[in-house]
Amino acid sequence: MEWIKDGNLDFLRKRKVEAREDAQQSVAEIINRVKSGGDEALKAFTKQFDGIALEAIQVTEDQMIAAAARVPKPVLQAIKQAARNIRAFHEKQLPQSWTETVDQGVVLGQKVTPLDSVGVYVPGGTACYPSSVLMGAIPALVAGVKRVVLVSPPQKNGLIADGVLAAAREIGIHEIYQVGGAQAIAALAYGTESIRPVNKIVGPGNLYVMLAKKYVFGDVAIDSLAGPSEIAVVADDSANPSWVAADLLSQAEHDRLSMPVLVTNSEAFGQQVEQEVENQLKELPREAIASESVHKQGKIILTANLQQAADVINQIAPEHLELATREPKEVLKFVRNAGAIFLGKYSSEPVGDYFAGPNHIIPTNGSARYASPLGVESFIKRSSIIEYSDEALQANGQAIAAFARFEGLEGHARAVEKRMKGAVIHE
Ligand SMILES: NC(=O)c1ccc[n+]([C@@H]2O[C@H](COP(=O)([O-])OP(=O)(O)OC[C@H]3O[C@@H](n4cnc5c(N)ncnc54)[C@H](O)[C@@H]3O)[C@@H](O)[C@H]2O)c1
Ligand SMILES: N[C@H](CO)Cc1c[nH]c[nH+]1
Ligand SMILES: [Zn+2]
Repeated sequence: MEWIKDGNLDFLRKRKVEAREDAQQSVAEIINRVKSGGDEALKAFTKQFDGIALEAIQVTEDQMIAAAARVPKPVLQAIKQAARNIRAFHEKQLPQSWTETVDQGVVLGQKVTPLDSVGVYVPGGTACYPSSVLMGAIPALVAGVKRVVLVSPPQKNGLIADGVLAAAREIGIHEIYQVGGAQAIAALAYGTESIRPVNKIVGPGNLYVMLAKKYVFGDVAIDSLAGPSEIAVVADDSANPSWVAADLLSQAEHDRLSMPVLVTNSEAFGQQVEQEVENQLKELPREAIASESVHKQGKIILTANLQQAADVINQIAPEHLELATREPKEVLKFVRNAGAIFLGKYSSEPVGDYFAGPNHIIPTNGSARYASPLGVESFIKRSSIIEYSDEALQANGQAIAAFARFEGLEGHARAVEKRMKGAVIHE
């Protein structure tokens, strides 16, 4: 891991997605080819990137039932429990429609409506993510979205991973297409012969998926830029170096582009963690991926104190932040930019990835400065309600007309004045 002792955070500029020009170019080409070539292009890219010659793009009900039957019982139980926790957490987020009489004859409010259709991307390039099925689709279902579509790349056996199909079945999702990468995002945005377009695309993925979502944004809505996973741990010398190293590796193993960062006020502690990371790396089945992440993106940032550590965190705006210090809540007071914050030494990051209830689809690449984890609000829109009585219009019409005329919009002024009784004042 690279040590930073002088507070220089230049590495943050280099990791920006804009710096990945080659990937941006191939994503643009893929999207445009799917736009013009439809299903044939989808099949060609699935052959090229996933090595699978697809016969059918949509997964059948029989395939789902067979897949669920192959998933071990304890895993199905874990999926069910996680689904309950995730639903319970997200039900608390559901915004309500409301109207209120705010003045005599003036009723204002907002009407909350779920989106008509959404596409959930479930990653599946180098690992399988049943947990992302739950995290992507449950908030949409809680919001009341009628059409929830899933896309995910096929695995080596030619079908989407069993666990992904089992999780989908568990929560009642039945429209599933076995395509991944930028080509799947293009299909959801623009449609093909097999896939009808959706209003919004959500879900995490690798660099190609993230760039594809960015590319189609505007033609379709997206949630956030939830790309290669990141973790930052703020720890003092009260933390357990072996546990901290394991948590850093938990995110490093997602992707070669994942970023594990330790921010500490103790150089000796940092050295212990660094050593532990190297030791534990050798034991990881996904060593090759994790090792590239650790050695290319991994950082140990030394700060004078924990308040300064929080300042560093606010600049990184990590997807996940663990506060493994004596008084985590004291550090929390200074944290403003982080997607999900784990407090105390037992709140290991994977608790949130799978189980606790809050969403694991979280902005990365610094976008936690302005974006939030996926939630029920990601799947609803608000319409404003305005109702003026005759009396309210008579009382306020003159002010509205004066405002409109000041903007040079005579038509607006007249629309209001037509309804007004008595003298109309033109200036
Ligand atoms: N931020 C979050 O909330 C969050 C949550 C879960 C997972 N993740 C991230 O999701 C990602 C999963 O990645 P993955 O690769 O396993 O699965 P993935 O499904 O995201 O990507 C696989 C697809 O990438 C495309 N691809 C691969 N190489 C390509 C190339 N050279 N050119 C064009 N397209 C190419 C292929 O179409 C392939 O099907 C990881 O980065 C992980 O960290 C993020
Ligand atoms: N850590 C990922 C989000 O960056 C989510 C995940 C799913 N499965 C395991 N981890
Ligand atoms: Zn994870």
